[in-house]
This record gives sequence, structure tokens and C-alpha cells, in this order.
Amino acid sequence: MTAIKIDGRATAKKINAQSAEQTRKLTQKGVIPGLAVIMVGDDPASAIYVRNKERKAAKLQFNSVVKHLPADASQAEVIALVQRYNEDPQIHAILVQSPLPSHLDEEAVVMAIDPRKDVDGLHPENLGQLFAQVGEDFPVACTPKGIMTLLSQYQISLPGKRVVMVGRSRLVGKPLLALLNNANATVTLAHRHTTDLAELTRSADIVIVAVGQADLITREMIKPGAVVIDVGMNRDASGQLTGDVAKDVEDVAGYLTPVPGGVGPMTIATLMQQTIQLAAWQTGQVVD
Ligand SMILES: Nc1nc(=O)c2c([nH]1)NC[C@@H]1CN(c3ccc(C(=O)N[C@@H](CCC(=O)O)C(=O)O)cc3)C=[N+]21
Repeated sequence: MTAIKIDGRATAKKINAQSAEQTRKLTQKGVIPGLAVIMVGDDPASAIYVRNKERKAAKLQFNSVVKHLPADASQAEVIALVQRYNEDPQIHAILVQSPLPSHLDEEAVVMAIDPRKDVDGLHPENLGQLFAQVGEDFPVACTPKGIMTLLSQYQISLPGKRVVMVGRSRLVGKPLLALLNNANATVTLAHRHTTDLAELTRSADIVIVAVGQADLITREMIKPGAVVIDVGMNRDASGQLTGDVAKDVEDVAGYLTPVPGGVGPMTIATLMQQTIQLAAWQTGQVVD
């Protein structure tokens, strides 16, 4: 058996077409979606993201700014920049690239973002609303939201399914735990202290992996026909982008997201979608 490839590029294209239409309508009403990205230092995964995001934001004619600070930027400098964008009415969405260099307090930086402009849904107020299932008018992390869109596009149903989420980051694992639970899946969150990961993943109908370790998930760890979602972004020895899932998993899985071309393009498309949504909320407009 060969897994059906979940085409993130094609799905992202559909969403981007909708986003272009919504941006056109908002711009006619005098609202240009504004996205500010703050990157400190030179994390390689962040560099890919910033480049692709810039390209897409320009294509959609957003008001897009990227501030690249040196790796030794101070905490006060980063927070001052966040506060400047909090107060700027032309900016509706603020994204601080993760990870920050280790001398910076990521928690304090996230807390400084106005929750209404927190396009990554990292602020505890937004993450808390997601867990509490209060309303739908708050931002949710773009990668998790993009994965939910992919599952829905491929009509992969969630109620009662056993999902194993490998990785518990604030950006991916934690929001997905809430989103999948809210969608009535039975979710197990696995991480570096999990014992016998293979036994756990073999019991899953859906395995999602966001760890950042090439070949972490191998074919013996997957139940035949299972859905495998690869969020990994690693570079191999020859500089090629690879995920966390080994190549031979495609021989047993029912569905598989490729890297590149799977989750990555969905993250970008969802970021654009959510920036538009935040712009509409902040200006009393409705997008449909
Ligand atoms: N606050 C924050 N939010 C993030 O969402 C975030 C972050 N920090 N830090 C870095 C990681 C990494 N990330 C990527 C998103 C898309 C691609 C992407 O576009 N990938 C494409 C293109 C690959 C290529 O151009 O070679 C693909 O997989 O097909 C890559 C990486 C978001 N991240």
C-alpha cells in the first residue's frame, strides 16, 4: 500500500484564493490587513517561514513589516517593539518568531502582545479560551489550525478517533490537544518522557508529530492505514528539508503529509487567513 499524499500546497492555494477575495473587499472599505513579524537571531526554520510569509503577504497586498533584530537584542528592545505594534492601528497581527535566543524571556514577550493582535494564539488568554471552548472570536495557532483544515478537506473524521500527538510545544502540541479534543477525538499527548512511544503510536488512527527530529517515526510505529501528519522541519546532510517521519512510513500509512508541501504551506495560508480575520474584528468589519 502507498499512502495518499495530503497535498498542503493545493489546499493552501484554495485558502489563499479566498484570502485574496476577502482582502480585496476589506481594502475597498479602507482596511488593509497589517501583519508585523519580529524575528530575533537566525533560527533556520524561522528564516524559511519569514521568507515564504513575506512573499505571500506581498502577493495579497497586505501591509507587511518584518523586523529582524540581532541575536543579542535585549529583552527591553524586543518588548518595546511589541508595544509599538500593539499601539499601531495599521497593524492587526503581531507574530514573534519562536524560538527566541535563550537569553530572552519568551514568556514575558508573549505576555506583552495585545491578545487581540496575537496571531499565533500564544497568549494565555487565547490559549485559555481555546481550552475552555469559549466562543470562536479569538486567534488560534496557525499550524494547528491549518492541520485541522487539512483533515477536514480530506474528510478525515475525528469523533471517537484515537489521536496520538507527539510533542507538547505551546505553538503546536498544546493547541492541537485542545482543537482535537474539541472535535471529539480521543487525544493522547506524548513527549520526551513518554515510555514505549512505538506501542502508543501503533494504537493510533491518527499520528501527528511535531518534535524536530528526523526519522523519529518509523514504519513499525504506524498502524496500517493510519493518518500521519508530519510537522517536522529539519535539514538533512545535503541541506534538503525533511520532516520527523521516515520515508518508509508511506508504505504503511493510509494518508501522509509530505515535507515540504504538507503542513508548511498551510501554516502560511492560515496566517494570512487569520490576519484578515483579526483586521476585520478590530475594525468592526465582517469577512465571509
Ligand atoms: N511564532 C512562530 N510561529 C510559527 O508558526 C513558526 C515560528 N514561530 N517559528 C518557526 C516555525 C517554522 N514555521 C514554518 C512555517 C512554514 C514553512 C514553509 O513554508 N514550508 C514550506 C516551504 C519549504 C521551503 O521553502 O523550502 C513547505 O513545507 O512546503 C516552514 C516553516 C513556522 N514556525
